[in-house]
Amino acid sequence: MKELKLYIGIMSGTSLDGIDAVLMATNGTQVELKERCHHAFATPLRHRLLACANGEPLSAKCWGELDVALGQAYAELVRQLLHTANTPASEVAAIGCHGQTVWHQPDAPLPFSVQLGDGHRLAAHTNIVTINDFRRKDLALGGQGAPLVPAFHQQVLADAQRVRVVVNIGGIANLTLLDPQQAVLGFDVGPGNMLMDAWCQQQWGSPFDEDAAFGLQGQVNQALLASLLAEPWLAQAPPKSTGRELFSMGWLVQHLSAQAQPVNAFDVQATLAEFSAQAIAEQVQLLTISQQPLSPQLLVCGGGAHNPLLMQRLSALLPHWHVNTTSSVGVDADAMEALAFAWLAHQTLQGLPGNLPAVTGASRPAILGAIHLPG
Ligand SMILES: Nc1ncnc2c1ncn2[C@@H]1O[C@H](COP(=O)(O)OP(=O)(O)OP(=O)(O)O)[C@@H](O)[C@H]1O
Ligand SMILES: CC(=O)N[C@H]1[C@@H]2OC[C@@H](O2)[C@@H](O)[C@@H]1O[C@H](C)C(=O)O
Repeated sequence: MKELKLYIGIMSGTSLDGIDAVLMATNGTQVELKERCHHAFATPLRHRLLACANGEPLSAKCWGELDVALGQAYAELVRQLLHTANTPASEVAAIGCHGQTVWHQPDAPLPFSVQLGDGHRLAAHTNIVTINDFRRKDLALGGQGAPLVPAFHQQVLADAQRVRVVVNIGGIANLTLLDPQQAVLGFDVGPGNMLMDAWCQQQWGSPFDEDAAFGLQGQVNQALLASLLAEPWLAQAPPKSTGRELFSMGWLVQHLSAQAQPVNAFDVQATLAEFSAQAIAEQVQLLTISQQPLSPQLLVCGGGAHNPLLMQRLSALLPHWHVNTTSSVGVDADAMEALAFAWLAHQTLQGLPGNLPAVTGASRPAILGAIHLPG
């Protein structure tokens, strides 16, 4: 058995809610979560990131400042994590930092994906080898650069006796098919919480619909739901990935404006939850899966696992699947993505690939990321 080493994973995702960090031990095969912490973005930083991710014009000055502000916030959270875990930085082999996606256009004539958060600063301020910029090698090889977590899902959740689908419901939802009889599949499904969050913020000034308090007061509007589900991107075949560039508030407003009758705000909230649940369920039903001794499981992770309306609707829409969270099978649903980037850092330091070409569409497996040495 290879020795386990400590790694830190940092994730700040498309919800723009804040930063998740984990301390974990791994040898590539075994993964043990040691500590985790979360830092909510301060409102001004969140607003600047939202403006950037919504495509508002941004000066190079502002861009550079955001990069540094994020690098500082990541370094501060690493200090807090190590303090809580009572672990010196010298014991940590590396940090895997996703960074903050501010623009992702994998299908454009000049495809790119930008994650901000100064890796040099993170390495220098923590004194730990830091790996970031995980997506651009895959893009350079013709891939989407996303999703990257399916390889990690395979590592920690594949089961020889049953089919499992892991669904991460963050800002965007993505799924991974783990079927003992076939290669891993994975792709982005569409909005997870992103539109629900945006609507909730606009209507009630809350960053998200906590415990579906607003959505549960509304009724699904079938005409609006049909209009949302008709988005052509949803029916596109993988490899595919998406983000705020498509599923923006502007996109939602277009659909609302096209309705014959105005839709009440609570009903919009309920319809957006139903939209996310149906878009996921539809893709799960389209998967070709093998017969296994144990029945298939749908394992949810990401913040959407805390939304009771989403979880109820997924169970109802997928009656032949056992719907639960990844925490129920031993992988903390709130830590999954940060764990994945800690594991990806380990892959990179070992000279092992991090991407799955069958998922991202890249021409080959590749060692991902840019390595920043602290010295
Ligand atoms: N109690 C709750 N009730 C409803 N929704 C919740 C609850 N807790 C978290 N969420 C949702 O989860 C979101 C955060 O999810 P998560 O941290 O997985 O996103 P992310 O990492 O930014 O996304 P991505 O996977 O797209 O990168 C919040 O914005 C909110 O919409
Ligand atoms: C470009 C980008 O940041 N994409 C995120 C986003 O959030 C969920 C989904 O869209 C996924 O494709 C990806 O994140 C995870 C960590 C991934 O790469 O697997």
